[in-house]
Amino acid sequence: MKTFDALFAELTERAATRPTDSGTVAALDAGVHAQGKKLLEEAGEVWLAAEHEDDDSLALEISQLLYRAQVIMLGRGLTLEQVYRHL
Ligand SMILES: N=c1c2ncn([C@@H]3O[C@H](COP(=O)(O)OP(=O)(O)OP(=O)(O)O)[C@@H](O)[C@H]3O)c2ncn1[C@@H]1O[C@H](COP(=O)(O)O)[C@@H](O)[C@H]1O
Repeated sequence: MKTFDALFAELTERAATRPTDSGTVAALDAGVHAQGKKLLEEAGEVWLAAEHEDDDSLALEISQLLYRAQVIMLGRGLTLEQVYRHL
């Protein structure tokens, strides 16, 4: 099962090697404004799923929110350690 750290390593590799079929590369190239809109969209979907949907649907939306947060981190060049030290 993929963890938050493993996904971050995978996305870091995508950003470095820039495969043409990578949605992450496209999201990074789209810039912080587009990345932020996606993050907010996913946050809203998490809220709605928490109110109205089943556990698996909620888990899916949360996974997408975590992915979008990682895209923002990568776009800014943040490391996991910079975030984790605030936990
Ligand atoms: N975990 C994710 C992930 N979560 C969400 N998403 C993206 O977010 C989309 C879902 O968001 P929405 O609900 O907004 O759906 P949508 O509006 O139809 O999507 P888009 O039009 O924005 O593509 C998915 O279609 C993906 O594009 C993700 N894209 C990639 N990953 C993982 O990231 C890794 C690298 O992916 P690539 O960069 O694409 O190779 C792989 O392991 C993937 O599993």
